[in-house]
Amino acid sequence: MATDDFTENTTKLKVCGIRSITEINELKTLDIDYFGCIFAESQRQVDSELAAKITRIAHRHGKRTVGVFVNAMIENIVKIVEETDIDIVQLHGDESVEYCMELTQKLEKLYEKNCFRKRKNFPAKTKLWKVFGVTDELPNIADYKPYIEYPLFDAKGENRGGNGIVFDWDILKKLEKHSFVLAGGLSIENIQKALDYKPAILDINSKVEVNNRKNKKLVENIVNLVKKK
Ligand SMILES: O=C(O)c1ccccc1NCC(=O)[C@H](O)[C@H](O)COP(=O)(O)O
Repeated sequence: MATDDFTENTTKLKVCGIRSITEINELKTLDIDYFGCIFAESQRQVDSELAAKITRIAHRHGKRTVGVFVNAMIENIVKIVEETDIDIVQLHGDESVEYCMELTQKLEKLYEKNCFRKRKNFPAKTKLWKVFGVTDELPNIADYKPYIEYPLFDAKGENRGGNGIVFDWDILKKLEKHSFVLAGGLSIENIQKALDYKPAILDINSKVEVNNRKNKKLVENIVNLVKKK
């Protein structure tokens, strides 16, 4: 799956784990490119009804949404994509290459069925991001490449995601510029350094929360650094 025309030679920003209409309404006008909705088991989990509402608001403001899944049944993912209109499926579990191939085929069929519902300004095809939990070594991702838009490197921790910890970013030096998503413990303290590794997208989450909700000021500080405002 090729990277689409939305991708430029700059780093974009994703805010993951949006779990309320209040949060999306607070953040929708900031220069954020992607909002993540977590369907996997998590304190940030949302159902498809809420994710559909979040996605409608995000789309109205020219942003995309990313659905986060962990080892979900392929049929469930396809159903949720159809119900919510999310733009990207983030696979945050142990999904195999064969799983990604099957999911790609099923999403292609869904696209053929629904292609009349073109999203304004966005390519209608759903993309896949595959997450690799890492510490100090890059996995071999070659076989995944035909099926994914981006690999997402997140710090391996106690939980599947949202651990708030970083990995050894020097392993990213071997990668092509703007060819991956970087996640894991990103905060105002380390976001400038993260930018030096030239990720396509920086994915922020727990470090911009106060009382278990996204904090507009903390997010805005990061937006200003990433988008050089
Ligand atoms: O954040 C969660 O609660 C979560 C739970 C289960 C699977 C994935 C999850 N998060 C996915 C993300 O993309 C996070 O942004 C990523 O793990 C980084 O989180 P953090 O270390 O808190 O910045």
